[in-house]
Amino acid sequence: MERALERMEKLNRPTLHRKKMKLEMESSNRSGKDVVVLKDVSKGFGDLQLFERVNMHITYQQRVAIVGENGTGKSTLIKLILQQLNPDEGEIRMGSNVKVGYLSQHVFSDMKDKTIIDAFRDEVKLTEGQARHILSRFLFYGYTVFKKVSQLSGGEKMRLRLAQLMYQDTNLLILDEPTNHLDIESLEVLEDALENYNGTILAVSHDRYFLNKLFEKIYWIKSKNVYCFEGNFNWAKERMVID
Ligand SMILES: Nc1ncnc2c1ncn2[C@@H]1O[C@H](COP(=O)(O)OP(=O)(O)OP(=O)(O)O)[C@@H](O)[C@H]1O
Repeated sequence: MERALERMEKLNRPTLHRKKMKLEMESSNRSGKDVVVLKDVSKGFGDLQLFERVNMHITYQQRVAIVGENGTGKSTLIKLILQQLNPDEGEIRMGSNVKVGYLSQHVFSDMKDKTIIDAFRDEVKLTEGQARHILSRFLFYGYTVFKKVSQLSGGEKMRLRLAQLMYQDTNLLILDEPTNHLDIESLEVLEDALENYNGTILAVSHDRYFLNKLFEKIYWIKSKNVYCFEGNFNWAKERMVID
C-alpha cells in the first residue's frame, strides 16, 4: 500500500527527475502467431494437485499475466512452459521460432565476481563504448559499470538482467515476479522496457498497479482451475468475485 502511494505521488509529479529511457528494442526474429499452447495440462506434486486440464493459448505480442493466491501453482506453470518440469497429463507446445528470455528472481548466482559491464558483454556482443551507452539507459552511469555483480541490490540485478534480455535475440519474455523488491526508479525502467518490447510477454505478478498498467490478458489460477480473462487485472477481478 505504502509503495503504491509512493508511486502515485511520483507519477503525479509534473516532471520525472531521471531522463526517460529510449530503447530501440530489437525483437529481431519474430515468432509464429501461436507462441505457447497448453492443452488439458494437469500437474501435482504427490498428494498436492495444483491444476487439472488447463488450457492456455498465447499469441504473438500478447501481454499475458498469470495471477492467483500464494501456492496455487503460478511458478510451476511457468516452469512447465519453460520445460523445466513435465506435466502429469496433457500437452505443452511452443510455437515456431519462439526464443525465450527468462527473468527469474534468482539470477547471476554464477556471475558474482564479474563486473556489470563484463556480465552484460558476456551475453550481448558489443564494444565497450556501445555497452556503456546501453547500460546508462538502465541507470548504470559512468564508473558504476565496474561494480561487481555480488555488490548489486535486487533492483540493480533486475536492471542488468533486463538490459541483457532486451539486447539478446528473444521474442518471448517470461518474468517471474519482476517487480518484487524494486525501488521506484527500477520499476520505471522495467515498465518502460516492457512497454517498448516488440515480442510477447508472459509474467507472474502480485503487483496490481503493474498488472493493470501492462497486461491485457489474465490467467487466474483458483481451485485447480485456470480462468482466462481478455482484459486487465481489475476487470478480471470483478468477474472472479462475481463468479
Ligand atoms: N518441486 C516441487 N516438489 C514438491 N512440491 C512443490 C515443488 N514445487 C512447488 N511445490 C509446491 O507446489 C505449490 C505451488 O508452488 P508454486 O511455487 O508453483 O506456487 P506459486 O503460486 O508460484 O506461489 P507463490 O505465489 O507463493 O510464489 C506449493 O505448495 C509448493 O510448495
